[in-house]
Amino acid sequence: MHTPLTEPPAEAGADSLEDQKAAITRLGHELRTLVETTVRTAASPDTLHRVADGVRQVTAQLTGRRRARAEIPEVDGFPGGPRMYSPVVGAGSPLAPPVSITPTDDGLIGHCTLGLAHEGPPGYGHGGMSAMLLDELMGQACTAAGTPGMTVSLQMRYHQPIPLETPLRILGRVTGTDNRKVFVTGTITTEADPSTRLVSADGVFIAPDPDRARALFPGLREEA
Ligand SMILES: CCCCCCCC/C=C\CCCCCCCC(=O)SCCNC(=O)CCNC(=O)[C@H](O)C(C)(C)COP(=O)(O)OP(=O)(O)OC[C@H]1O[C@@H](n2cnc3c(N)ncnc32)[C@H](O)[C@@H]1OP(=O)(O)O
Repeated sequence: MHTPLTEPPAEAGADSLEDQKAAITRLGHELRTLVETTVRTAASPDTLHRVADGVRQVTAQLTGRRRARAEIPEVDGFPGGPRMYSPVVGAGSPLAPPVSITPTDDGLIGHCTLGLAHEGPPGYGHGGMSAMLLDELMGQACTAAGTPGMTVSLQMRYHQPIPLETPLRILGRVTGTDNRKVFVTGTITTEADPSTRLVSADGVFIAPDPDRARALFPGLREEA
């Protein structure tokens, strides 16, 4: 896009932030394809060694400044917005399915499909992945309800295994609050059969008090 020289810097910044997010998303997609292909391939040791050399060369191209541990990158919407590098929803994360989330009448709904990279028992999702999916949806449901909090308890119930390569639906809903405590439930079903719970969870989330939040997240922007 052609940007006139007279355009205010803030808008130019917004443009480049969108460019940055688009590039991060594209690389994330390619990396997820690499990860899934890697865990499925039956390639020979020679091929695997050659690919490992190639990946090492690719990694070496990601030079420049590295972010510090607690730094919140400009592309990151923490605490209320999209998290580019979240291992659950991050479009830029090679670890994320990634889950796409939209609001419902009384909570949030997430959609994703797990691949062989997320396998626990052969053909089914890892139980820790289910916990991760629910923790995220339930945590984001707290934020969406206006009471952002951190998980202090997550009670998981595994009713049936989660099939891989099958569109899934994840629900998160706040059921009550008590001072800084937020009570939340969540379920995972398939898209095809949303009335059969495969996994369900009850959680307690706690909003850290403001001093604690500043100490935990020193990179938190003033307006958050
Ligand atoms: C303005 C910015 C705010 C930002 C905060 C929002 C962050 C949202 C993040 C991201 C977006 C959403 C996406 C993320 C989704 C994934 C969420 C995660 O994975 S979070 C990582 C895993 N969780 C931890 O690492 C927590 C570790 N725990 C702690 O750091 C502390 O426990 C903390 C700060 C959460 C609370 O500490 P205290 O000292 O403020 O709270 P005390 O005083 O101990 O407890 C308050 C009340 O809660 C009860 N409580 C404590 N633990 C409980 C438990 N396990 N079950 C039930 N109640 C419990 C206590 O009995 C107390 O109750 P009584 O007020 O006395 O009635």
